[in-house]
Amino acid sequence: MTHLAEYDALTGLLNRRAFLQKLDVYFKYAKRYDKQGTLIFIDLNKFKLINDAYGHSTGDAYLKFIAEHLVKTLRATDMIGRWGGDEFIVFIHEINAVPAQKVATKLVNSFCSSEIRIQGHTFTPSASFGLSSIEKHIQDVGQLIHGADVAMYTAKTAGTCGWEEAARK
Ligand SMILES: Nc1nc2c(ncn2[C@@H]2O[C@H](COP(=O)(O)OP(=O)(O)OP(=O)(O)O)[C@@H](O)[C@H]2O)c(=O)[nH]1
Repeated sequence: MTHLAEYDALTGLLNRRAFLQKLDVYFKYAKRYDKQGTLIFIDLNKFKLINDAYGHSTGDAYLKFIAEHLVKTLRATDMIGRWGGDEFIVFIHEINAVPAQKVATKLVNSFCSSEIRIQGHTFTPSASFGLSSIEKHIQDVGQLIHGADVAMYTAKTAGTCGWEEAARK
């Protein structure tokens, strides 16, 4: 029962609700004990075209592949969730904005340079990444998520597979 309540049925990642609960606990801990952490918001680029061209089952398989890729590429200590639809969310403990950029670059490189085959079709995955780190001026989880979301949209307007980070103070 707990498993079903916490995990996304398609990808096996944490669902949005469970991710938010865990993030909220860690955020409070980080604020109290002056710890670091970075949130990464990920939105696939032009995913709708995959569904439209190859069908929902290929779209589902693609989403599963992305989830597995995130799990393989990141560390077991990182928190990975499906935000909904073609959006994913990652939280990395104990890093600030500068090393987080390296993680984002690693994700971008591993996503965008590979050709994958799903159900007989070849794809080059593409996604937009938005980063937001716990800093003094970030007072709650909502602000952290908002920063990552805005940064992700900035990345998306570039129209390529890439990352942007929230404004730092
Ligand atoms: N196969 C499948 N498709 C889904 C699922 N959840 C959402 N979608 C589809 O994901 C698509 C998301 O479309 P958009 O939000 O326009 O995203 P996009 O095509 O990546 O567009 P950009 O983000 O602007 O590049 C929609 O067609 C949804 O129907 C799912 O669980 N499985």
